[in-house]
Amino acid sequence: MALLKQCKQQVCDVIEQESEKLHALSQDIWKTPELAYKEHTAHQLLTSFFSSQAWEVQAHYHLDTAFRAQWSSEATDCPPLHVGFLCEYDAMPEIGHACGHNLIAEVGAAAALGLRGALESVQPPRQVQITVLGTPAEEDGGGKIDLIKAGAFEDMDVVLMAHPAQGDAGYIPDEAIHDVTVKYYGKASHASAYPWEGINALDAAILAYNNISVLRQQMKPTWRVHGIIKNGGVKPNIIPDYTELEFYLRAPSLKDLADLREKSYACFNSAATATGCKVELSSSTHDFYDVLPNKTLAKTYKENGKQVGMWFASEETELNAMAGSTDFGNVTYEVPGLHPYFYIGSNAFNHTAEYTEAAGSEKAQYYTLRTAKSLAMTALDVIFNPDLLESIRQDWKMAKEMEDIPSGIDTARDLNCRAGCSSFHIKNKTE
Ligand SMILES: NCCC[C@H](NC(=O)CCN)C(=O)O
Repeated sequence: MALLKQCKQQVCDVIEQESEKLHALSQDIWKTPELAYKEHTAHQLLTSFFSSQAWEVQAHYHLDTAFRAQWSSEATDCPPLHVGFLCEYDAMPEIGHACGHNLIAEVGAAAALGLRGALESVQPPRQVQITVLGTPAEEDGGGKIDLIKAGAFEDMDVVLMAHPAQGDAGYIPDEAIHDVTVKYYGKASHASAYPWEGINALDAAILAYNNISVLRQQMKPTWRVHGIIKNGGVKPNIIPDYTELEFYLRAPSLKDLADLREKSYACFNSAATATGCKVELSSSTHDFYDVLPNKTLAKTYKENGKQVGMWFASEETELNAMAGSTDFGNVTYEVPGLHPYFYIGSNAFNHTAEYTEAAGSEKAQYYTLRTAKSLAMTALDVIFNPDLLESIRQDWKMAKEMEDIPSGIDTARDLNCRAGCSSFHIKNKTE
């Protein structure tokens, strides 16, 4: 295992050598925040970066702003092992890179460079193919789901990425999500002279919002429903003939999400019945699945993370934390995957202007690069230890089987991880 140790050192050295270029890459992405499927500048920056590093790049890979960069070590008698690293790079409306996806892109790029550098310095035990996928539209749409449908993950053995947060964690149970747009159609009328001639679409919107609030008492603690009114009418003296809401429904499993969806749709539909409005429910984006856990991958990542100075809360704390949702969940149903969270040197919370600032700060660099080191070192463990890969595959099979157990029967996951989840925030020990 001296060779593995040497490779891990090489990962760290290569990432340090490339640190200035990597920092410039994430800075340039951060300075030009772009929304889902429109990340043209980030796409250009990343594809140029990989081309300049002598990777084989497919620039518009199934989607305009997706890409695939590939490198392979020399062939051996064994079948190759295929490792995927993912880069996200979409931003949020108005507040820029408030979820730090510029740093996700940097982690993916740094880990890929580090792993390649390490494998080039030795004769690896088997052929290794590294693929970096540029995956647009995580915040809205689900670019990874488009890429799954195009077969992008079909021959991968493991897929790795990491997401900025408030602390380091090997696995946090990201939830399945369904987004729904609710449109109410009423009838306009003079609000003072002939209100009885109108059908009030705003009343329907308010009832829908309140119906959901009433439902909340009967929701499981892990369920989340939150929404906004996108159109609430045009003038107080016109009975609103049209309103529009957008809601996100989230639950820790696909089964629960189906239950929540049925209950929520009843809330939206009954508001239409009560007011005499017509209602239209639609979903413009793919449902994101929950992120399947992989104990072996998470444990290996945490062991490597500790080597580069990370601190992790207990597994129980991690499992009881709450995060958001990600289209990486769908990836974990296709191939064993790891989606750890990482500290970026700030107490700010994701989706705030303060987090945008933190994601562009010099301070975030140290934490971002150590995350990349830990991901690449995890890939090395998989490459050098065939038993580890077998255990990763077993974990993956088991997690998928558990998902299929009908609701009503408590699965081990329900018993272990889901009760009383309350906090997104895993604190870093240094805070
Ligand atoms: N419509 C999808 C929303 C995804 C969004 N993702 C994040 O915040 C990234 C952290 N997992 C979310 O609201 O969860």
